[in-house]
Amino acid sequence: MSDTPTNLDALRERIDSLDNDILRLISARAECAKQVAEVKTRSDPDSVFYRPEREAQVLRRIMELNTGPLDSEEMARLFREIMSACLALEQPIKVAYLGPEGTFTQQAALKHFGESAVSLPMAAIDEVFREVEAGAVNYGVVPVENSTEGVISHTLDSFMDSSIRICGEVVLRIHHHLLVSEATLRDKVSRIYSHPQSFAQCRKWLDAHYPRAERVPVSSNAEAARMIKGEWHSAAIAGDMAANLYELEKISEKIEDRPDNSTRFLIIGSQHVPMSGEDKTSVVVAMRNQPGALHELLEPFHRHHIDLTRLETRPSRTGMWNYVFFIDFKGHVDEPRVAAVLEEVRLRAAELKVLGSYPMGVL
Ligand SMILES: O=C(O)C(=O)C[C@]1(C(=O)O)C=C[C@@H](O)C=C1
Repeated sequence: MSDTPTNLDALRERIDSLDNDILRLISARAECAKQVAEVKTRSDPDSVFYRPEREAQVLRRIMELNTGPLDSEEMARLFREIMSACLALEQPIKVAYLGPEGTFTQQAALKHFGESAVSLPMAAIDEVFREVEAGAVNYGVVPVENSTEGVISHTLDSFMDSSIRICGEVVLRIHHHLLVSEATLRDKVSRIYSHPQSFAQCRKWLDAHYPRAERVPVSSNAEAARMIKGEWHSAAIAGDMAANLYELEKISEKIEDRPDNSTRFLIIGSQHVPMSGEDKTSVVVAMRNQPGALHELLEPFHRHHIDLTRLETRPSRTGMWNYVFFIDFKGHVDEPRVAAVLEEVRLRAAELKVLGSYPMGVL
């Protein structure tokens, strides 16, 4: 087909007509969501509107049905936004995240809840926990582990003294860029700002390209991006959101040492999330300090063929030589075999706390 004006006009007419259909269908869907809200409120005035298990099922179904030409993740992202707008019609939700604005955690919050959620930056991980606990926001988003640098212990420790539950997870590919402002003299960069985790994730690249530049650790990548405004000899390592927010230019893109560098974030809240079909559970267990304790703890999981996805040890804050284990595994507490394992573990452990069962990250 040649790109003649007639063909272009005809195709655009077809696009207009398809857009009419899409518009009508999205509106009908939004009407439906409003009715869902009425049903929920009628059945329980304190009902929660956000349903992570249902959202995961909607997105998974779309990805399965999709036959292209858009790829399934792209299609799911579009539906993510439609659902986000539908939920905002039911009840606008507020989400606290580890700020400041422009951090990867904000990007994770947007990826999970879509653009219609109101997201509020907090200065520290404990503040995110506190805001959720106090009911000032509906949910919180905090980083929990990075594929290159490992666990974010502050987040794990925050669960120890909190009644907060995990309602979801989101995994984000982390791409770091070397950013400069309009004031920077590019061949005179002698100082680079970033978060310590980002320095660690780009160590080899920095050693090869800027071995002599001073590396200045700051509290977040977004803060690093803010710092270089007006400093002619400085650059920052940060992601796309910070680059856009502070209108910085990328002089080198994707400088992370490992191409699969990704961070897992948790969605924290107070609700029990029903099964979605593909779920994970997180627990924290304190074992008595005796030989073979770890084996005793893990043996029931092995016997019931439960797939562990993560095991993390943290010193307990109550005794000098006691440790607690954070365990993630596939399955949901409402499944009989998971309930059976947890019952066995409860008998063997000094303490067991279920942090939550939640849908495995879809996007
Ligand atoms: O199914 C529901 O419970 C809805 O509220 C509808 C809907 C959707 O748009 O599909 C919206 C928000 C919920 O988080 C889940 C799904």
